[in-house]
Amino acid sequence: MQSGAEERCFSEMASVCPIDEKCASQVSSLLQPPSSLQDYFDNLISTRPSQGIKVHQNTHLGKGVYAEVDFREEELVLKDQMLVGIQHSSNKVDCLVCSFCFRFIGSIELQIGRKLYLQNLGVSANDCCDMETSSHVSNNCFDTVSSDMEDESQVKNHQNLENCASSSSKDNISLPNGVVESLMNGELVLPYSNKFPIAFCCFLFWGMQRSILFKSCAETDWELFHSILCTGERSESPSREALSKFIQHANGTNDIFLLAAKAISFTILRYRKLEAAHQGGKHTSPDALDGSDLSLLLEAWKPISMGYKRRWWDCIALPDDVDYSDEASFRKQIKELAFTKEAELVTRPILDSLGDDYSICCQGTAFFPLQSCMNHSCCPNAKAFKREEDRDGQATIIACRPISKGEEVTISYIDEDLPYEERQALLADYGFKCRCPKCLKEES
Ligand SMILES: C[S@@+](CC[C@H](N)C(=O)[O-])C[C@H]1O[C@@H](n2cnc3c(N)ncnc32)[C@H](O)[C@@H]1O
Repeated sequence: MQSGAEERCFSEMASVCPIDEKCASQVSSLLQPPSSLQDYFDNLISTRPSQGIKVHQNTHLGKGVYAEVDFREEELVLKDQMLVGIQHSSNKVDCLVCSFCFRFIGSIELQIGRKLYLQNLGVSANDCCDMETSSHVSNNCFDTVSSDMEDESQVKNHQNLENCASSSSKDNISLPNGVVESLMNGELVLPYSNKFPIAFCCFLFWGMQRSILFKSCAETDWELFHSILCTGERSESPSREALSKFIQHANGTNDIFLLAAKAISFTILRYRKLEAAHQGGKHTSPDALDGSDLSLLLEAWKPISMGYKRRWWDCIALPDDVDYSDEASFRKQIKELAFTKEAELVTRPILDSLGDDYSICCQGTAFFPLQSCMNHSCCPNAKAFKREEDRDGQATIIACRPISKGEEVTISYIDEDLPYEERQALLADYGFKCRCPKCLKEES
C-alpha cells in the first residue's frame, strides 16, 4: 500500500517520462508480468542439450529451477545460451572474441600479436576505451563479428588508442614491430601452436528435427541484433551519427547501455519478422500501434520480458545512506536523471575527474534466460563454473553436490562463506533479503 505522499510522488514521476505520456497503455502492457510462462520455459529447455531441469513458479521466490532427474556431484546441470550479451570494452584489449558466440577467434598468434600490438601502443586492460585492432579485421560486418558495437572513430584511428591509454606496460620488454606484425598477419607460426586450435566460431542451434544445425555467427548476429546497431559500411541506420555517439557514450560510461540496446534491437527485429509474416511486410510506426501490432510487439518482447523485472529507477537497490522513508523521492531523482539533460551536467565533471579508469571492475554482462531463473542460496547445490571444454559464451552450471530429483537447483550469487551480515549486505545490492535455509537458521 502506498501512502498519500508516495502516491503523489509516483504520479509526479509519471509526468517525467515522455514515452509514458505518449504510449501509456502500450508501455503498461509491456511491463505486465509475462503470461504462458510455463510453456515458454518448457520450450526453451527443449532447445538445450541438457534437459534434466524444469522452471516452476515458486510461491515465495518467484520462478525457480528444479531438478527433473538426480544429478551426481560435478555433473553438468545446464548449458545456457545467452539471449543478449556484451564483452566488456576493457576486456577487448586482452582477447579477440566473436561478439555473438564469445569464442576466441583467429589463431593463437593473432591473439598474442594483437595483445602485444596494443601493449606497445600503451593500451592496458584498464583503459576504458573501446577498441579493436583494425588492420586485420574486415570492415564488412557480415564477414566478421569480432567487433561488437565498437566506436568506429577509435577503431580506425590508432592515434586514439594511444590517446586513450592511461598506463603502459613499461616492465615488459617490447618486441620489434615486425615480429608483432608477422604474428598478426599469420607469417610467424609459433612452435606447437597447432596443439591449441581455436574453436570454429559459428552459431550452433537445435533444429526442428532436433538435429544440430550451424549458421555463421556473423549472419545470425546481423539478423538478430546488429543490422540495427551497425555503424559500419552496411549500416541501415537513418541516423548513423546519433548511433555512433550513443555507442561512444556507452563505451565511455557504462556498457550496460549496449546490452540494453542489443535487447531493444533484438525485439525490434523480431517484431519486424512477425509483422512481415502477419501483414505481408507492411511497417507501421510505433506511434500507430493498434491492438494487433501491440500483440506482435508483446510476442517479440516475450523472451526479454520473461526475465524482466522493473524499470531501472524502480528496481535499483537503495543506497545505504538513503532511508526507506525517502525511497520514493530517491527513485524520483534517479528517474529525473534518466530523462533530463541535467544528467550530463551532473555526471560529466565526475567522469572527467575519474579519468579513463572508472570502469575498471566491469567484465561483461549477459542475459541468460534459464540461468537467470536460478535462485540464490548461501548453501547452494550448484555453481556457475567453466570446465576446460566450456570455451563458448554459454553459462555452465555444475552440481557441486548430489542433487535429487525434485530438489530446487540453487547457485550462490556471492561468496557464501562470508559471515551472515556481510552476505546480507551484498545481497541487498541485488535487491533482496536472503531467505535460504542457512540464512533463516542464522537469523534466528
Ligand atoms: C536471478 S532472479 C532468480 C529468479 C527469480 N526468482 C524470478 O522469479 O525471476 C533473482 C531474484 O530472485 C529472488 N531470490 C533469489 N534467491 C533468493 C533468496 N535466497 N532469498 C530471497 N529472494 C531470492 C530475488 O527477488 C532476486 O532478486
